[in-house]
Amino acid sequence: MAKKYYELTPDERLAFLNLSDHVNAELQANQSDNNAQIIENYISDFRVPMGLLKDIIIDAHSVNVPMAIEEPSVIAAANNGAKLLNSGGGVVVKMPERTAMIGQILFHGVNFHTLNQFVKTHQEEIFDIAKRTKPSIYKRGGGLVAINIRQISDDEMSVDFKIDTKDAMGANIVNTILEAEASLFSEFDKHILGAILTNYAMAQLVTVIGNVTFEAVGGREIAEKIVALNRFSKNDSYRAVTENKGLFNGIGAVVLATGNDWRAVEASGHAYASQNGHYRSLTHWTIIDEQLHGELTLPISVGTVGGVISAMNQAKNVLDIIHAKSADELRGIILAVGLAQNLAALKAIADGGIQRGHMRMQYRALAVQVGALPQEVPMLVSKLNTLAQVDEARATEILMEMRK
Ligand SMILES: CC(C)(COP(=O)([O-])OP(=O)([O-])OC[C@H]1O[C@@H](n2cnc3c(N)ncnc32)[C@H](O)[C@@H]1OP(=O)([O-])[O-])[C@@H](O)C(=O)NCCC(=O)NCCSC(=O)C[C@@](C)(O)CC(=O)[O-]
Ligand SMILES: NC(=O)C1=CN([C@@H]2O[C@H](COP(=O)(O)OP(=O)(O)OC[C@H]3O[C@@H](n4cnc5c(N)ncnc54)[C@H](O)[C@@H]3O)[C@@H](O)[C@H]2O)C=CC1
Repeated sequence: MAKKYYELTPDERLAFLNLSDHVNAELQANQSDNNAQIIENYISDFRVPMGLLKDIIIDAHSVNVPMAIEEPSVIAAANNGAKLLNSGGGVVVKMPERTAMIGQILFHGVNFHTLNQFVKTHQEEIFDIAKRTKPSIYKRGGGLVAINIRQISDDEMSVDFKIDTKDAMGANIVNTILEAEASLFSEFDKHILGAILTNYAMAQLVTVIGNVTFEAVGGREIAEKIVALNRFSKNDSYRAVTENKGLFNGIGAVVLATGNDWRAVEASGHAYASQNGHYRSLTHWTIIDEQLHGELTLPISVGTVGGVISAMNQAKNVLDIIHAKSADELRGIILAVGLAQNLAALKAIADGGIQRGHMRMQYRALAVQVGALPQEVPMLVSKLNTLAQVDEARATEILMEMRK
């Protein structure tokens, strides 16, 4: 019997696609035996460039942070923002004493008081089941911390389990515990819709704070414009989405480089941005004591172990560079990069426009796109920098002139 597609080797899967020899060879050159084990129907690795945010001061320590991202100018901007924040003493991190993931057992067609009573009278069993299901997390000082019932509508309830997953992101840990807990609620069987973690990481709300002198951003006028731009994003969702996209340029790049689940981080962040029923920017910039003062609070669940982190050397190498000793430390670092990223973008917009800095960096990618060889890129970029209008056709034209 013919093998199913997922039973084939990566090379056999590629053969199905009838690719040109050149494309086939490139995909094969980017294969990794390790990564072939991690996802399904694996054909090749998709490489994303990784660069470094060199030195951001976080809680009085200088940290180097690798960032994996395809977009030019993001890493330059992160370095720029970090330099500005460092000039004010760096970023300070604040977080709850004990961070935790939340898991839900979802009920419908049930009375709040009946369910509440059940949970109250079964506390001991509930904690016992968690302990028996995941002893490894208890060994590390984690485990079930609290249970809470939320009434969602007249007949919809969520029993929320707050679980400390220590240095793991914890999705699997939480789901395993929840599914075991669900069996205790067997008398409500026909009312249970499912048992699953929530990615809304409200028990992992982390805040970062930084101050920047007026001088560092180019004067009081620019600082005031940064504050006004940020206030605009509190009132206008169109602008808020763009500002948050810029924030996630930094956050997403570190989350990806550390092998963490960026969909979880983004979903949680965007939900928090609309917690008052109106989507707004996540950072908050004000002027305090004659300085620009920035704050960012975000519910963020990431890990330094577990998931695929421990199975992917790329991620382990990045965590080695960052030197994060715990998932909590990593949370602070990721948010600090976000704050720096946001500051650089707002400063660029307030001070002459985003295109000046962004396009200078984008020209390198444009040069590659029009076929420039690595040794031709610097000259082509410097020629493009002198032009008022640049597009693909103009870049190609100049490259051809250079080659004459
Ligand atoms: C692009 C810059 C940094 C130029 O910045 P600049 O001030 O024109 O140039 P500079 O040469 O004076 O550089 C200032 C600092 O930037 C860093 N820097 C400068 N060049 C490099 C480089 N090659 N590699 C690494 N780091 C670099 C570096 O820290 C440097 O300090 P130095 O070390 O020289 O003392 C600035 O204009 C900037 O920060 N722009 C923001 C760019 C940005 O946010 N890009 C993301 C794409 S746009 C977007 O997606 C989101 C957005 C913007 O729409 C969000 C929003 O609307 O809020
Ligand atoms: N909705 C979502 O976000 C979902 C995400 N996932 C995926 O789940 C994965 C993450 O699940 P996890 O439970 O984190 O991974 P996991 O299943 O690998 O669990 C973590 C493991 O690490 C061990 N460990 C070693 N040292 C530890 C320490 N210091 N602290 C804590 N644990 C330690 C634990 O005992 C545990 O066995 C990610 O790949 C994520 O993408 C899975 C389901 C749903």
